[in-house]
Amino acid sequence: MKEIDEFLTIFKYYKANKPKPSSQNVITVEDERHYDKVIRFALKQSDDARTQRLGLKKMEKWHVYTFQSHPGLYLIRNPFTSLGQRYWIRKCLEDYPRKPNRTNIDNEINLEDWWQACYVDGASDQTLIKKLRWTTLGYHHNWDTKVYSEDNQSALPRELAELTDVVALSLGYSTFKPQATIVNYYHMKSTLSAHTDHSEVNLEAPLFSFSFGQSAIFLIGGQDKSVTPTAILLQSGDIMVMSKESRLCYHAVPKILLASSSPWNEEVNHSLGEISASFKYINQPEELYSNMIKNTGDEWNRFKDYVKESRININVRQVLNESQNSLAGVVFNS
Ligand SMILES: O=C(O)CCC(=O)C(=O)O
Ligand SMILES: [Fe+2]
Repeated sequence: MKEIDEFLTIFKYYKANKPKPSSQNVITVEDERHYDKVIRFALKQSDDARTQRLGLKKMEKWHVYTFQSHPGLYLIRNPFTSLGQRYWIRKCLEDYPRKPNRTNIDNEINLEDWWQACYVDGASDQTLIKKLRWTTLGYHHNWDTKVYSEDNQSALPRELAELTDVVALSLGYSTFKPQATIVNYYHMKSTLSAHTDHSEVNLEAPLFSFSFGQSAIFLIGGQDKSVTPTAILLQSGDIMVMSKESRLCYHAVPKILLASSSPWNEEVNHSLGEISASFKYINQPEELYSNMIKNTGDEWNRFKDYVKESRININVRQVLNESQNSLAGVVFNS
């Protein structure tokens, strides 16, 4: 007997505009109506000297949640400062889509620098701006074969590796190694259909997913599509971590919603944090701070315009097993 695709039923429900779907069953972690579905989680450490330099608040201010229906799934509810959000949004637009990283646009046009090409003589090319749907960094995700390969990779940005390391350690994942990243760019009508992320050799390592800009309804179900998925609201600054039993669950984004607030546009107050912090990946931590504080006034305007009607998701994965240094000789299951 063919199993019923419960996932698709719920996906279509939230994707539809008419009738407008109810938000009653969409879990908003801080909403007390959902207190029976959500559990507060105590972090494994009190702070990390690197937090403020990376645009994060001190860990004592973080709110971390787990989900009754999904062991291994964590949501860190916006631990970023306003300037921190701006820093990461800008990285995703100005730096990460640059060559040698890959983007969906490469199949159509050969662009060294997408963001620069979007603004010629001060005018914006809205068609080109809207064209970018993904960028891959580190080991490049191959969208057709779903197989990573040793000769298909670019460097993983050091600041992104550092950020993920801080988050991983806060949850007790001390051996996590960031090796592949997909940045997804969504506009108000974009969706991402049901899938599992199973291309990595190491499926035990958690997956870290950062959201910025407009909000999303995120669906997470079970290891097959017969399981009715749970709907969770992801807002700007939220970090979702898929680990253990949740790592291989079907998930999707059926809907982008206008954010109820714009934390990236809030009052700017950001302190440098501990000067003595030692970094694992970054060689020049001073640059982090100068790049963080420059995102005000005119410098910030183009990025601010972009996120007014877009959502950016960065997801970071470990590809290799603990004992591996490369993919040489690795046979994939497909
Ligand atoms: O946009 C999201 O929140 C999810 C993205 C995702 O699942 C993926 O890139 O594999
Ligand atoms: Fe995914």
